[in-house]
Amino acid sequence: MRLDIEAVSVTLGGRGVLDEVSLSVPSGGFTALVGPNGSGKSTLLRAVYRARRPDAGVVRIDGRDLWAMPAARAARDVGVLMQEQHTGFEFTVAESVALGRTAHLGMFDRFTRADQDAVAEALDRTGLSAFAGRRVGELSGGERQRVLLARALAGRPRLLVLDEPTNHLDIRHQLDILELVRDLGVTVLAALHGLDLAAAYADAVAVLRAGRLVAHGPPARVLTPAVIGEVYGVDASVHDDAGRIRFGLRPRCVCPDRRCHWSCRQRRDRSVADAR
Ligand SMILES: Nc1ncnc2c1ncn2[C@@H]1O[C@H](COP(=O)(O)OP(=O)(O)OP(=O)(O)O)[C@@H](O)[C@H]1O
Repeated sequence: MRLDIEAVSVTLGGRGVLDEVSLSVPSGGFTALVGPNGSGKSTLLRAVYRARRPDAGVVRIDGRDLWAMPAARAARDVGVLMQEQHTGFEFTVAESVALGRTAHLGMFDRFTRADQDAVAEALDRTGLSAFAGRRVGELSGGERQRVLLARALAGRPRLLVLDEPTNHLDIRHQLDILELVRDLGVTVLAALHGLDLAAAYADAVAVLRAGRLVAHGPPARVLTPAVIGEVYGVDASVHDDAGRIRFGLRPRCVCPDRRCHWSCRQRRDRSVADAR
């Protein structure tokens, strides 16, 4: 399923948060959305999973205006893992994941064999089959994050929208989740903070800064020292480690007149040099 975001603008609390952002993800593509805190990543994702209608612009899936179609129709096609989403502490894992089938059920429909199969498959893919009968409230933060992903997968979406899917996960599970998502073959738009994860798993990276798209393209072309330095205010170096992109990052000194703040790395480096 192809996603086209066309000149989307959003104003929140009287302030422009997204400014004419245009971005396409081809069918089966995996685009990572990166950018500093507050740059508008979650707001853009909300426009795609129909939580916040854009003030201007259009979001299309396979050419159709997402906000013009019935909500249930959109929910069947678009799976979502949001930040700080409720898992339903009192539910069992299987019950919580089964909520991902809601968009497929009519008001009086019963849960069918096909629904059960979709839930079982989602539990299996996320390594949660053995947890099916446990209460969500008893799980760790990382396990709950996997429940949310399983719920999104249970709907068998054609487009997956993920807001920080690796939150709370240890490094092993971060890799597992992104590998799983990449191998699903569905279209993915995921906000990620880890540039190394974005470079390793996405086939395109979109960089937001203060609500504007400032770079978009293959990771190696977009995640350059110049772009990272400019967008995050850090000194960045980029290394090719046997085909994997690795980043060296350190805060850039932006203190006025070299009167550095106590936490500034350059100040510490200078005092070490002075002491020699
Ligand atoms: N309901 C709201 N009212 C006013 N401002 C809002 C509202 N929601 C978000 N914002 C502001 O919009 C900006 C973008 O927020 P958003 O959550 O999209 O950023 P983000 O890039 O996802 O950030 P983070 O990396 O910290 O999750 C922020 O400055 C935020 O304070």
